[in-house]
Amino acid sequence: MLRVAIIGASGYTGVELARILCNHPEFELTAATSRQYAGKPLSEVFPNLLGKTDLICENLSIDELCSRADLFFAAVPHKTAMDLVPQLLEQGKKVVDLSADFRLRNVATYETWYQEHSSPEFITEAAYGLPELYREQIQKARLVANPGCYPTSIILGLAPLLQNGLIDTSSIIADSKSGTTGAGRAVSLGTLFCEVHDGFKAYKVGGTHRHLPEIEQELSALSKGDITISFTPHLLPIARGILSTVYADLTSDISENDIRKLYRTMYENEPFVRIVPEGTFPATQHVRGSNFCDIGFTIDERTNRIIVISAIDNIVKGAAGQAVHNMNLMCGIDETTGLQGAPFFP
Ligand SMILES: NC(=O)C1=CN([C@@H]2O[C@H](COP(=O)(O)OP(=O)(O)OC[C@H]3O[C@@H](n4cnc5c(N)ncnc54)[C@H](OP(=O)(O)O)[C@@H]3O)[C@@H](O)[C@H]2O)C=CC1
Ligand SMILES: CC(=O)N[C@@H](CCC(=O)OP(=O)(O)O)C(=O)O
Repeated sequence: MLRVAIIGASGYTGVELARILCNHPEFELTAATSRQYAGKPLSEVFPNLLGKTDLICENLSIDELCSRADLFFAAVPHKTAMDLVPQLLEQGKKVVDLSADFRLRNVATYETWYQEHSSPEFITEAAYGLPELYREQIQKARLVANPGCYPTSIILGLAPLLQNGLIDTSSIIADSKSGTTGAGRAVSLGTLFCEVHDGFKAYKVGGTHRHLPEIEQELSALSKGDITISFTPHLLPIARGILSTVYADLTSDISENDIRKLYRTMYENEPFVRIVPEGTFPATQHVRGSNFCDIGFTIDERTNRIIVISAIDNIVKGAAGQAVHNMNLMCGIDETTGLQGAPFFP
């Protein structure tokens, strides 16, 4: 059994990692850290785990933890992970970092959008953890930078169009909506029930969201040219789920059927991408609790624009599920292990 630890187990991605790992036949969860709940059973912090784990939350002590785990999930906020991850790598451990700290290949770009990087020397070796695009790099990596939730939904939705040069890359508009777990479990005014319930709002409007450079980095790599997009995130009064609606001008008169064939070809061997049937469109309630990214699209003949819709569960395919997928790949086991469950509906 491979021994794994979660750093930041008291957050939303941490508890989702614990839930998946409790049912994983190849990994044993041996440690879970939380400063605020140190000394408390994890199943007391999260009663959904009652009877599934005996682990007690503990304070973070890297040296001590390294004697009890071979692999680490860093599920802590960005700007925090960059100080922890190098210490784990230096002790010969493998790491999947769920934060944004090692996702941007250009250090200056990271420092523009986040802050000064304390361990930029590790950025170049990090594999971007989107298995559909970087499977081989992930298999060889000791550090995987797990993608952001919005980027996962947008990049997978656009990849076949960009790889085949079918859209005007200056025309992309991504309009995304996220459930509130996307903001994490720490108490904040903006995610209080009365601030979110029974309403719907945009935030970080006008090209100011920190996921923009990450999305543009990956879209540019796919199209082999610099891409700038418009991206507006919205906050939905639901717990889990992201729905992205992406618009782009078509540059050829290719038929919808032929585009569908390209999507099917690109994703036919991908266990976690589902192209929904013609005439139907993805919904957050159809991927909830699963590692699927559902994708649907249509051509708006009036404007010659393609409209792509993708849906994920932000804490599974957008975070913990994708992290376990990456860990499976890094460890050379069947990549779907522990992640085969169907979405829960309703
Ligand atoms: N929520 C989501 O949908 C997604 C989140 N992510 C990323 O995953 C990471 C975790 O997110 P999420 O679970 O939502 O965040 P939460 O705020 O819910 O949890 C953060 C966790 O980190 C711990 N933590 C915070 N600061 C420190 C610190 N200085 N040292 C050690 N532990 C610390 C907290 O525990 P305690 O305070 O008890 O120590 C808690 O367990 C973030 O980087 C986030 O950006 C990525 C994709 C999607
Ligand atoms: C609803 C909400 O607040 N979402 C978060 C994104 C969460 C996420 O995936 O981002 P990182 O992994 O890059 O932290 C936000 O807009 O900042």
